[in-house]
Amino acid sequence: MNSSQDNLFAKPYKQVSDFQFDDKVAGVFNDMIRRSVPGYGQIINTIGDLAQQYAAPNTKIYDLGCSLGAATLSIRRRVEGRNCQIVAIDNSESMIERCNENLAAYVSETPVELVCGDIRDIKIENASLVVLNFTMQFLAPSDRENLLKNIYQGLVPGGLLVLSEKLYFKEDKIQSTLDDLHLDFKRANGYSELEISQKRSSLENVMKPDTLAEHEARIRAQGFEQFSVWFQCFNFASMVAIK
Ligand SMILES: Nc1ncnc2c1ncn2[C@@H]1O[C@H](C[S@+](CC[C@H]([NH3+])C(=O)[O-])CC(=O)[O-])[C@@H](O)[C@H]1O
Ligand SMILES: O=C(O)C(=O)Cc1ccccc1
Repeated sequence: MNSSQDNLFAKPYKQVSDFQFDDKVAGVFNDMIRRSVPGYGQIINTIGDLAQQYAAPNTKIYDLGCSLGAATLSIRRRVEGRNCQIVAIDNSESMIERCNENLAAYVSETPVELVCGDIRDIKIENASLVVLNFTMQFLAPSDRENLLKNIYQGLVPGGLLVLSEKLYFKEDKIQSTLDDLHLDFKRANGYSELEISQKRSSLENVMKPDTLAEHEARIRAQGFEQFSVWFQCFNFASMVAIK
């Protein structure tokens, strides 16, 4: 997978523009997400383990907001021989182009339908697994419930949703403590104070994290039978919900 070093926010900008998944970001994304999201590698591997457990024969698996295809690749290796189809969707053309190259680098009998489109517009059907790995946080808060409704109605009984998100905490000391731990994680991964603060401004209007309680309530309200956090490091978590 392409791995140029992320130095997009290294030089000072007079005005930092809103974060976009454009060609520049796509070109460094693998490095950016690994140095920015604690536990990302483990989450990707575990999505493969969950696919092995949940991918049912003759069903579809959706990777919504697939970026460079890391989750799709992890899933595809673990579901061979089940006549599953993976649908991987992203609305960034640059991501989709690179994702296509990444998928083509490995042989597989499991077809991947790669779609350049908006995850709010597609119909989910006959799904045994739906993955939203750090994607829902980029939707307008008002669009999140509809997306979950669409996912719930498209899952087969017993199907699994994996939802990974950056979290916000209502309790101010918890919020600042976990946020500080995340900043230390970024520093330890070589990001400067300038890179950290400029990226933060760039994300401010674009990424709106919910609290864990908001996620759980919204998921349960759709009818999901069971819900749990299976991973958390600082203010990043991954949840599972079973229909
Ligand atoms: N409405 C939308 N429709 C389609 N795609 C969208 C939309 N909004 C944002 N995206 C896409 O969602 C992805 C979010 S990154 C996912 C990482 C990946 N899941 C991974 O496991 O590596 C997470 C992050 O950058 O923190 C980007 O590629 C956007 O183009
Ligand atoms: O970098 C951050 O501060 C984040 O919150 C995570 C992230 C990772 C990659 C793209 C956008 C946000």
